[in-house]
Amino acid sequence: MKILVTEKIAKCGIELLRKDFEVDERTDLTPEALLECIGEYDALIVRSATKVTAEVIEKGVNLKVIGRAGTGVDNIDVETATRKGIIVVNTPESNNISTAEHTIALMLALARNIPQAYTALKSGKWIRSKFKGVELYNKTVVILGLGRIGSNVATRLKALGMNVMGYDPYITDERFEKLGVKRLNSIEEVMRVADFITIHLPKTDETVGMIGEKELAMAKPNLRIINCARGGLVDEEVLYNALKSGRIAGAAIDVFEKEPKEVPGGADFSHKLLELENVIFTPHLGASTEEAQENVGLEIAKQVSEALKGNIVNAVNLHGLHVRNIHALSPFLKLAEIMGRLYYRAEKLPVQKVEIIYSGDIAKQETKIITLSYLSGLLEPVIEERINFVNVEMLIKDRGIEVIESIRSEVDHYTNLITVKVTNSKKQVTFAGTVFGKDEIRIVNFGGYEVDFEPTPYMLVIQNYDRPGVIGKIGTILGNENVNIETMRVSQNRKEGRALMVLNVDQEVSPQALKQIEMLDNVLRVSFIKL
Ligand SMILES: NC(=O)C1=CN([C@@H]2O[C@H](COP(=O)(O)OP(=O)(O)OC[C@H]3O[C@@H](n4cnc5c(N)ncnc54)[C@H](O)[C@@H]3O)[C@@H](O)[C@H]2O)C=CC1
Ligand SMILES: O=C(O)C(=O)COP(=O)(O)O
Repeated sequence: MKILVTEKIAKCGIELLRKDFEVDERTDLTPEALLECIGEYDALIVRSATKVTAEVIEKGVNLKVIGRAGTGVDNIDVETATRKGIIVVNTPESNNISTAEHTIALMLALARNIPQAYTALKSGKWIRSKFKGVELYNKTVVILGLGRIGSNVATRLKALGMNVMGYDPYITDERFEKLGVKRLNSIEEVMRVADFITIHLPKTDETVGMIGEKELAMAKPNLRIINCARGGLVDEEVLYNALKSGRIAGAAIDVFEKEPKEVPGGADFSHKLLELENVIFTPHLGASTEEAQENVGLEIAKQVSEALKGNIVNAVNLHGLHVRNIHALSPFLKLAEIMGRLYYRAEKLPVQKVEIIYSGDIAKQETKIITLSYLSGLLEPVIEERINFVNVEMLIKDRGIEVIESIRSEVDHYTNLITVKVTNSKKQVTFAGTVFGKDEIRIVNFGGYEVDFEPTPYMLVIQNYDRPGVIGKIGTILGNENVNIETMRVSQNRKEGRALMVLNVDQEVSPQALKQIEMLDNVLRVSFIKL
């Protein structure tokens, strides 16, 4: 398998990938060149400068994984990747300390005019009066977004004696208390109290332009803003005007709305904000430390490698899947997938609702992934595109299928049992399965009949009136076709006088033979199941 790396990542990461894969490092690719070559690759690794657009993903016909060597995935069209079943992985734990430290560095540099003073001195001018700064001590700083980086910034700013407050509606009061940060409940409140604001939000529809004209109009004149998160979270035009007119005191900016990709000798860059004396800048250096890049490079290599090998990783688009012991679950994943495939092999009507009930030991495990496995199996016979844990929920939703998952701790005969009730426009069809011992998979209910069979690659499921002679005639038809019956189980429904036969056979059964069986007296339905 082939991996394309379009931005510089640590050597240790590249070396790890090369153990199992072919790796092309092509940091010079233009967007057009990327579109031309992406079709050859199974995985793509980027940092923040490569735009992984819907077009790149469409052309990436072999892509299975997109690795973001870093945190923010706003340069990747995650929705399109998800629809295509492409796993998106990132390394959010690996560069947060570096970014928090860069934030502190920028905040101190801004407060003390260090870059401006340095530039003056470098040009031969000894100026002190112009560069009088302010202390951080006792000032109120508001952290927007108390996630990984925001909370690391909080502990560091407390050590500097600042009055630390935070705005993050998605974080619990307990977390605020633990960090010793005072909770603010609205952006208006933030603007009224802050001497400093430091931004650590993801770039989403909700956060873009979070600080705009209305907000800056409420700010104290001594406000200084630090943005080490993403360009555009503070409206750049509004910020420019507020800084130029002296409405606020200063800004330190590591990130811009439009950033170029570095080229040898440096990429050309110009921006209105660069004209102002009360703004300091770095070219997106938050994660650029030796340590962070080692961590990020190695971590992304591990994640991409695992994902390419088909193992579950903590991906951006594997929503809520945090599977601790995937190996213990693997027989259940297989069972669920097979149970999923049974429905459309036995029934024709489209599914409207799926109810999955986990009972016994399995109910104590992380069942969400088992449900996804079931749903992948369910859609597999009716969808041509790739289905996997990444896109199955989206595909199920597109088809309007309702999914209900429930858990029961009590069990009757089995230590663990997965029961699925599938509803279509006419009826509800039940299937159930279990795992004996370590990995012996059994289907124990098929369409309401209590059975006990091991799913094998070729199976014949026949529903008939429970009369003598039927089994013999079926045996003869299969014998004439040279089909060997490996095992046969019969389950009777005495009340209705019907029976269900499951035959594990050694090969495919021809449509003609299936027709002959169907035509036999007392045979109600025949399904050939190929797993
Ligand atoms: N400058 C650089 O080189 C780097 C920048 N970053 C950027 O830093 C930012 C933060 O990264 P992390 O701390 O890892 O993210 P995170 O996901 O751990 O934290 C983000 C926090 O923002 C909060 N949040 C989300 N929407 C919000 C809203 N509308 N209002 C208030 N709070 C909201 C979330 O609840 C969360 O606690 C990201 O934009 C990331 O891309 C990350 C690494 C390096
Ligand atoms: O990890 C992030 O979100 C960053 O912004 C770091 O970007 P970079 O990998 O240095 O281009």
